[in-house]
Amino acid sequence: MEKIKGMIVDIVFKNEENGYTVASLECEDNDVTIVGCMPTLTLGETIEVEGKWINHKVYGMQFEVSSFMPSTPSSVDGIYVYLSSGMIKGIGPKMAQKIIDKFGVNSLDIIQMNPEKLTQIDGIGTKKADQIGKSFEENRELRNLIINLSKYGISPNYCLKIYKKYKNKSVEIVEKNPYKLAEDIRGIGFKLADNIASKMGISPYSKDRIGQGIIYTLNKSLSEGHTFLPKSKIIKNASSLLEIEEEYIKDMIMKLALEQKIQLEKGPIEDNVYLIPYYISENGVCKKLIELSQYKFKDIKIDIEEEIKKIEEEENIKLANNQKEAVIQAIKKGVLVITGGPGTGKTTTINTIIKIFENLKMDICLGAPTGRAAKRMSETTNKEAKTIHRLLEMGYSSEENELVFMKSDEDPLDTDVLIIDEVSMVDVLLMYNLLKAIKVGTRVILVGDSDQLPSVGAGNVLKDIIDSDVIKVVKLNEIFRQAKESMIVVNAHKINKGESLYLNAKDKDFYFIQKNNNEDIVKEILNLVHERLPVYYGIDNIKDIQILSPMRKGDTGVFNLNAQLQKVLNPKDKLKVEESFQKRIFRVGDKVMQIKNNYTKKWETEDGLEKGEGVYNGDIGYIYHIDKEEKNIYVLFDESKIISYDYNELDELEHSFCTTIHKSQGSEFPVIIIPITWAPPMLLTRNLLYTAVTRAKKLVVLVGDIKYLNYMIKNNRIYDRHSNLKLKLSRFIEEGLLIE
Ligand SMILES: Nc1ncnc2c1ncn2[C@@H]1O[C@H](COP(=O)(O)OP(=O)(O)OP(=O)(O)O)[C@@H](O)[C@H]1O
Repeated sequence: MEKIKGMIVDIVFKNEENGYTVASLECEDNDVTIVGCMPTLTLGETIEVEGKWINHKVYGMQFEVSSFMPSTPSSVDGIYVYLSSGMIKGIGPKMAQKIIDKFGVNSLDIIQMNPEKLTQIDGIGTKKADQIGKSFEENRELRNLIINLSKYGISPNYCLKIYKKYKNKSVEIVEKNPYKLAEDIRGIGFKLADNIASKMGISPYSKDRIGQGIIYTLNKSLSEGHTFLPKSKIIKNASSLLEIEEEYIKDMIMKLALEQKIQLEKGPIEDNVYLIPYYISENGVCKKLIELSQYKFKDIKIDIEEEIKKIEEEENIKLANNQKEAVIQAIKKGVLVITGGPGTGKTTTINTIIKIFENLKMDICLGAPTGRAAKRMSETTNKEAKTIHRLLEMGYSSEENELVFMKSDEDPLDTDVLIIDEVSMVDVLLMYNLLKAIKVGTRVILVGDSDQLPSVGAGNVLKDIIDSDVIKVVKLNEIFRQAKESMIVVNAHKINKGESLYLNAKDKDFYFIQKNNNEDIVKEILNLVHERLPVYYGIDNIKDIQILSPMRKGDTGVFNLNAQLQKVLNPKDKLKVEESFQKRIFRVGDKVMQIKNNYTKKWETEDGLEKGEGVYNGDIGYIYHIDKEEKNIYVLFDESKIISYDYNELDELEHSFCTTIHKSQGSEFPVIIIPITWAPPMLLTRNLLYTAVTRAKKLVVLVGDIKYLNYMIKNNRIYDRHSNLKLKLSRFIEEGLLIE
């Protein structure tokens, strides 16, 4: 092995995935081509490399690097190249020159040790100096991390994600338990984590590996909506994942249960295996619903019928019988579920209930699972509605930085009545946290449409409650005359009943355009969005039209449609700044969506007068400004809130000219366009179509092949979720434990 030292003067090639790099190293007497895995190389840095000379057939003599040790550049030239390379946030070529003019060879020491001194330079304030210092430090840590982890085959891209998650604890966490990566880092699945573990020398039969495989299998089943897995299923799944015999899995399940890492529960045929929080939540939801619903209220001294009549006169409506029934039960019962499809009068019923309780001088609190649903509830009730997270006063625990709710059994919500809308979106964990924070004696009214897609998270809460027959449910099933005018409402109900739809009626709001292949479907959608709909309806083609696709991949999937839609709706323009990131281009004016909840992300209005935090999964915004030097993308949400995303945070954003139907849950848009074509049968379902269609307020256009539309309407296969809430609730009846 030989060692050579020099400064990087050119990077000829770099593979971002595996870090393979070809670079030119300026040594004392001549320039040398070096090749090898050096993912962190930057122009201007001085490095010492160890390796051997090889004679390449085409490129001649090269130095093949087996290890390298970077040292920060020491000459003024080297420092300039390094600082101006764009590696450090806030420093571009001009600023690099200014820093060097001022601090010369000490520039990097100043940035590292005394960044506050940078304020002596024109154009650098305290905030910017601090940011440059931090960025330099992060850069250094990240480079060390990449060097440390590349030996396990972890690509620089993943190192960046790992660093973002664990910061300076990255190496420690990865080396202690590489399987954690599969849980925490997007894009790293169990297989990749397992590969890393094997490079670290962890045996296929090691206790850690088998345990992690089982936990991973359970975690994965949560994302499919299950709150548990039957034991035989988890044994089979984990054994095939780990490629080891089933006995090892069985033994480990027992061990994990004894260590209280998982919970076994006796089922009628076999044990069910839960992750602990889900076991606690499922039982907790059941117990608390029973307690709340069994509470005996003192008689309220009003004539309910009379009160309803008064409100009917004030509002000039006549409630249908089951709307009245809902109002009466809301007063009598501790828990009431009101369910019904679009246009069946849920909102009108909620408003009547609110009025009655207000007349009784009772406190009422309104909530919904997402920001958008809460906003809509505020608009339709004229009363403040909060997200469930805000109702529960969400915060972070100081040590673990984990989400915690301030409101709970020890400090419950202080209200007489709580009404929650869009309950179909509430998963078992959130429902448990919500119910925990409600004191017995509060009236709880849960409103939702059980035919919508179930919650993204685990459980089938609303449907299980309804099907259990334990909690009072009022189903609204009459479509009111006004709502019947809308083919969107009428067809939504037809979809639900599996009937053929009314299509293309003149001057109505529900159209189908037959196209026989994907290419034509895409062309038609682009044409509709770009030309026909804006001209005919006078609408804004980016803001008012939402394309919804059942899938992400394929010609008519979200990825391709977004790329095509960007070309027509927000094309390349000299006046619009843009930035490319691997396969994506972000451009000022693009419609984007936040794709995970980020409770701490700060926002402020343009004038800086209002500030706050939180941006949520499914929120749609528009790129407002891109700052290439600062490496930030600014997105405008809700027409006023501006949020800045560091380039490193862009995995939280996706283009959203087109989104998946799943992501559209709980939102409404004036115009919806849906491509209808072949997809795996599990995606072509009735409730997916129903959810998509009911997102539209003014117009639905379906583009595609009628045979797949009919297939979707008929495909009522609900992919069952393993959830025991219904069974657990029904047991209270079977065992005669309920008082009528
Ligand atoms: N009892 C009633 N008599 C006449 N019209 C009614 C009655 N109840 C509701 N409506 C009307 O029916 C339409 C739908 O009612 P509402 O908005 O309450 O239903 P919804 O179930 O909340 O609908 P969506 O889910 O689509 O928002 C409204 O125009 C409303 O004014």
